Amino acid sequence: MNRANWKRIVIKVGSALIAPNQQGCSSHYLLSIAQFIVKCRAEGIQVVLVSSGSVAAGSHMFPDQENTDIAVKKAMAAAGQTEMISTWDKLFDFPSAQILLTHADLRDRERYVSIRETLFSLLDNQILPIVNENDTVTTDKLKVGDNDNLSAMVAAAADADALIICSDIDGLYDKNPHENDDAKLLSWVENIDESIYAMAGGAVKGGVGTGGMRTKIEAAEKAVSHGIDTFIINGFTELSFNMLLDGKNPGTHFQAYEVPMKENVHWMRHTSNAQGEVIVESNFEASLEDNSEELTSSEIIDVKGEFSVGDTILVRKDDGTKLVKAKSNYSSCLLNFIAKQDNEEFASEFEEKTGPIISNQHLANLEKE
Ligand SMILES: Nc1ncnc2c1ncn2[C@@H]1O[C@H](COP(=O)(O)OP(=O)(O)O)[C@@H](O)[C@H]1O
Ligand SMILES: N[C@@H](CCC(=O)OP(=O)(O)O)C(=O)O
Repeated sequence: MNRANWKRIVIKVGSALIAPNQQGCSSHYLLSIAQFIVKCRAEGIQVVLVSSGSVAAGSHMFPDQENTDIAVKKAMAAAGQTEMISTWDKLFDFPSAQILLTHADLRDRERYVSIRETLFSLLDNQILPIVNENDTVTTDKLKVGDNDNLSAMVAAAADADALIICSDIDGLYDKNPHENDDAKLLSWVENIDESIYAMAGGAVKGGVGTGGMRTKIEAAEKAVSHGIDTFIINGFTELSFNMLLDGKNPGTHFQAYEVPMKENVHWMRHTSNAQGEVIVESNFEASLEDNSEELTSSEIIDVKGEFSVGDTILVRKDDGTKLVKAKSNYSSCLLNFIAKQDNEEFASEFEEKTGPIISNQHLANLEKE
């Protein structure tokens, strides 16, 4: 690992570190993480913290522990967030700022740019941003759902050099070590493929974590393609942080792409959600191969879902093959109208005047990664 290049890092802290007794908030394990943050900042490295634990922190305030209704969990998150933030804040002698996000914020390009600007402004003023998902307002459609993926999206938004995921285990093992005594720790992952995902199991049943190793690998995949070196480390032990400070890898290191994706293409591929689909003839695939990436209405077979100008759409073939995610310059309504025109001359004149259906500056080729 090349720690000398770190200018900005994101540290993600899992619930088990905040609530080692499954509920409430303890500074016991947070102390060595806070010291690590202080030492990084003293070296001029900017730090963003993504902290889980609001649900676990708030759960003791709800005596009916049997009721784990989603509304009760949201209330636990709202109540626990204050306690969690104040526990962190007490560990630092510099100011911190709370940022609560949902996927709906991150997948909206304008809000995403605003999040980036806020992060940069806080960091430029030596304030520590502490990010969590805004669990109170999320629904299935709006949420990221786990803070591993959230931390990768934040690391991309912050243009971080490294993402450090602090968990309750030493890193990624070749199988779940809680179920297999012979599981072996992987210290280095160069390529994230299906064989890596196959190693991952879920979170401990009845524990406070969400997602287990699978969401950490998803996070690593998002981060490394943005050029962000990603580490899963054991946050229970101070040794992990001392090793990182010494430039050593204490857990699993996922190697960053040497040539990262362009920022807007990465956002399109890994953060934005397709609001609708456009089903196209196979010949559009050929234009992807020769990099012209021009989509004309005569190639459109069907338009699915409702989307507005500027929304992200998925372009796929009739057989289901996903080709590109792209920003649509047409609403679904207009695209439906133009694609159903029998008069091809009218359609092509219309497109000529109105401009291309998708912008190739805002396009992520799903085949070519
Ligand atoms: N292949 C694996 N290697 C390591 N841990 C694994 C693996 N598969 C499943 N796990 C589980 O993932 C857990 C960590 O994820 P999680 O409980 O979500 O923690 P966190 O709160 O840190 O996000 C581990 O404690 C372990 O039980
Ligand atoms: N937003 C939730 C955290 C969800 C989550 O991903 O938890 P974890 O797997 O412990 O990182 C909370 O604050 O409790």
